[in-house]
Amino acid sequence: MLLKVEGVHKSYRQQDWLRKTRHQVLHDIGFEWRKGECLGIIGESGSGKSTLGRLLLGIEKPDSGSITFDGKPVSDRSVRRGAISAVFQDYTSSINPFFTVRQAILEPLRLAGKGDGSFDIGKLLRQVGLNESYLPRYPHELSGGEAQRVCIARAVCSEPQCILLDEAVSSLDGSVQMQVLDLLGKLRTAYGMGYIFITHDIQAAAYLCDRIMIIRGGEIVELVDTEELGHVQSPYAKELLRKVLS
Ligand SMILES: Nc1ncnc2c1ncn2[C@@H]1O[C@H](COP(=O)(O)OP(=O)(O)OP(=O)(O)O)[C@@H](O)[C@H]1O
Repeated sequence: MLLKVEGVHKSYRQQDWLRKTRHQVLHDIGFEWRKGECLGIIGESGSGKSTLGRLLLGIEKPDSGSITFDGKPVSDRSVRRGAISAVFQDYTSSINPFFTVRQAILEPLRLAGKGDGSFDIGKLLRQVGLNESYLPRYPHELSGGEAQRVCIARAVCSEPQCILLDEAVSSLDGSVQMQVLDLLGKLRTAYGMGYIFITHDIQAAAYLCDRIMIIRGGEIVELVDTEELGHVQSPYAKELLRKVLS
């Protein structure tokens, strides 16, 4: 499977004193995500990472350009179903507060046509470092790290080809962040899926990803294999790395 992004532009309307103008957020974005790979998308706050994520998920449409899975547009819900799922930073609002962990996981399973009870939810919970005792709990009875693991379990259970993680580990504290990164690495091996890992944290991206894309002001400034990160060409990417490594 291939996710292909070609010539994507995205702008939003903005009210500027008396005039209505458009704020160009993404400019001529083009890249490919290959089946099974983990692609990191990094950039500073406001660079357009989450906007790109929403376009990849088909939640929003580009002004121009195309985003396709195996040649079919992601804006078509049936193309996305079972192919791509997402985990966001704000895990507290990602889970319905009135749903137990069991209900939260059953919901995407039903949508994927696997809600007949044959799916082993206990095994999935153990794979994300939880266990059956969490099934009757509500979100407010979970720590941040536990809630994010439930979100990851929800994303994994429909066995998508690709999981898009938008700042999914950023708000977790240091050691929990590492545990979740390790967990994502293990799940990738267990389920053979790939990730698109959106973050401002270049170290977390380098830890998990095969390739790294750096975006700035809505433009791709680098797209390199992680091993090549030390040899980036653009002055901006060099400066970004210098700041992180110093
Ligand atoms: N729905 C929207 N309407 C208007 N402007 C928007 C909208 N969504 C995003 N923007 C603008 O687009 C730009 C990029 O935002 P985006 O959230 O994609 O950046 P980001 O790189 O994900 O930043 P952060 O790391 O802070 O989340 C910002 O200037 C933002 O204000």
